[in-house]
Amino acid sequence: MSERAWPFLKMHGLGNDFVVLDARAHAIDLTPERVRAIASRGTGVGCDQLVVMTQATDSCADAQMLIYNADGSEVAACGNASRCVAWLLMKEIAADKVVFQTKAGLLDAESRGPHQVAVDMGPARLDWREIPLAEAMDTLHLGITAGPLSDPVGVSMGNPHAVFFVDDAEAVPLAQLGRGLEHHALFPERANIEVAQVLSPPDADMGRIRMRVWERSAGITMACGTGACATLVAAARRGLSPRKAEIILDGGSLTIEWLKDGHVLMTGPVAVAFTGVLDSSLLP
Ligand SMILES: N[C@@H](CCC[C@H](N)C(=O)O)C(=O)O
Repeated sequence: MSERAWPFLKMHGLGNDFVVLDARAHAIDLTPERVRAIASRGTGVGCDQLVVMTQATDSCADAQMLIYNADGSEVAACGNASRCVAWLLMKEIAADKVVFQTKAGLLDAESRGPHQVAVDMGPARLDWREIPLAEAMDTLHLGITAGPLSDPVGVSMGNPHAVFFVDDAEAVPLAQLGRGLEHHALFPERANIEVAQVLSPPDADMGRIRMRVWERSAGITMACGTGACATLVAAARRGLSPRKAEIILDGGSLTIEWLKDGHVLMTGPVAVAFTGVLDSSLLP
């Protein structure tokens, strides 16, 4: 017997989709099994990540966002969900700026149009311990190879990323290579894997980069906001791109800028797909 009906919002950022639950007024009892059941595209609502809004524990924040991958694991950062939650909060308090709390830190966000949001995703972290890697290494050149992929750049955006530069992103068999790279022994917390093809000259005013992603615990998704941030940072570090670029994902484009203070600004769209109420078998 259900004790409480849980309304949800189905949202997405460039096709990277989320079930969003608001647990600010009532605590939610989530287990990895329940997350998996809700995220299941066969028997649940279906999503790449489950996002839960809770009361912030930091008085500077309007709310807190908890993020769970479809396999039930909790993660600290999600760029596309950050825009969605920021948009919800801005609408709710009729403001064009909000601050919200994540496990990766406090994030500032502001409206850039009716369904466009910019989020300061915080600093890109570049030390091997912060990715984290299993051993000391220059994060500009990780010594790993898989099929046609080699020599990625390691970046943490609050979650771990390995960015491989390639001549043709479409030609990479990401579905075959993604899982092995995600679980590579160099990544004790596993990693999100990006393949990136730089389309613009390095001296362009603004770069253009085609990027595909294999997300940790979710597989290939239509877009990954933190992956887009990591890709721009990796490309700029390698001298392949200016510090601002359009990152073209399967689901559309994000504008990413690596600011002089080390923070990464992500701007892109937000969409509400539908609303519903969780079946009591999914969240008893
Ligand atoms: N879709 C995300 C990232 C979600 C978390 C990621 N799969 C991880 O495990 O780190 C985004 O838009 O950033």
